[in-house]
Amino acid sequence: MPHSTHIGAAAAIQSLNGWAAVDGRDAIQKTFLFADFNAAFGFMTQVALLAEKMDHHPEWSNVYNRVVVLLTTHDANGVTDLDLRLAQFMERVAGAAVKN
Ligand SMILES: C[C@H](O)[C@H](O)[C@H]1CNC2=NC(N)=NC(=O)C2=N1
Repeated sequence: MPHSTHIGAAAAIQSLNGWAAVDGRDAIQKTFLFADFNAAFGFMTQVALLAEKMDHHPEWSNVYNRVVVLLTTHDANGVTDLDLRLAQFMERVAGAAVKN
């Protein structure tokens, strides 16, 4: 298990853009909307490479141009610095591709 520091959903949300709390779980979620499937899957591919390097993986799903992401650290039962780092990377990668 990678070392992580617990932050909590509320604090993480404050330092991010467009992320929301999740009912009944210390987790954060966001829906990314892209121009098309190609852009959505390109985003997922870039994030997947970092996630694997970090050994820290999102819970996510994709339908066409939409990617729904939930971040939490299973080993810590809550939101940690690892989730914050992954969320910040997602923001950077999604960039101007996000429509909403
Ligand atoms: C054994 C391996 O390090 C763990 O299972 C990793 C893999 N990816 C993970 N991803 C997330 N989001 N939380 C974890 O606790 C986690 N643990």
